[in-house]
Amino acid sequence: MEKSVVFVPTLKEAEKIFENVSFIKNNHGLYIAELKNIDVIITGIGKSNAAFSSCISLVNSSYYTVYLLGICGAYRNSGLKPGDIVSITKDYFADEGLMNSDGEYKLLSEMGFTINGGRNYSEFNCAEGLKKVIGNTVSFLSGTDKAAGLYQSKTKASVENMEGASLGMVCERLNISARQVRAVSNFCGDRKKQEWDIKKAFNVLRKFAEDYIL
Ligand SMILES: O=C(O)c1cccc(C(=O)CC[C@H]2O[C@@H](n3cnc4c(=O)[nH]cnc43)[C@H](O)[C@@H]2O)c1
Repeated sequence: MEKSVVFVPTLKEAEKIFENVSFIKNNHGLYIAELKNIDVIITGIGKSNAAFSSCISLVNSSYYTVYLLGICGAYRNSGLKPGDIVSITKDYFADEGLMNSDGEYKLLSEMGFTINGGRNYSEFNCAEGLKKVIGNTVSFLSGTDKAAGLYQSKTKASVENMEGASLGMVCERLNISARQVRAVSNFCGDRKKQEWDIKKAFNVLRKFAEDYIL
C-alpha cells in the first residue's frame, strides 16, 4: 500500500495533531509513528534538523505524498491571526546573508550566492482549499518589531517558521512534491505582544489532518 509521510517539527505538536499515537525512536534518532496509511516523523526544530530528518527519511523511500505540518508566527501586516491555517508555497531562507553596520541586511542572493539551485527559497505545492502564502524560514527568531519588519519587507512573507525552506529544498532536490501547512500560533515581533494561542493552532491542524490526511 502506498503511504504518505507527515513531518512535524516537535513531538508536542505531533501528539496534539495525531492523538493517541505512540512514537518510537528509529535507528537515526528520529521519533516516528507508523499509522495505517501514513508515517509521522518528528524533524526537530530548525533548518539543520529539518534537512537531516527529511533527507534521511526520503532518500530511498517511496512515499507518494509529503506534508510538513506545524505552527508558525504571522507578521502583523499579513492580515493573519492566531488560529488561521495557511499553505506556504514559497519559503525563503530569510536570515542567511549579511547585516550591515546601518542595520540593513542583504540576502545571500543579493551578495551573488545562492542556496537552492540559483534561488534563496524553496517551493511547495499548494494544499487545496487553503490560503496560499509566502513564508520566511529563520534560525534567528524575530523577537523585536524591528527584526520582524526587516525580514518581512525583504521577502514580502506573511508568516515565519524555522524548518520549511530546508525541508522544501530536500524535496525539490529529490524530485518529490511536498505541501507545507502551518497554523498561526502567534504574531512575530516584540515578544510581549506576540499573543500566543497555541491551543487554537493545534486544533486547526488536527482538523486539517483528520479531513485531508488520515
Ligand atoms: O519563546 C519564544 O519567544 C518563541 C518564539 C517563536 C517561536 C518559539 C517556539 O518555540 C516555536 C518554534 C516552533 O514553532 C514554529 N514557530 C512558531 N512561531 C514562530 C515564530 O514566530 N517564528 C518562527 N517560528 C515559529 C517554528 O517553526 C518551530 O518549529 C518560541
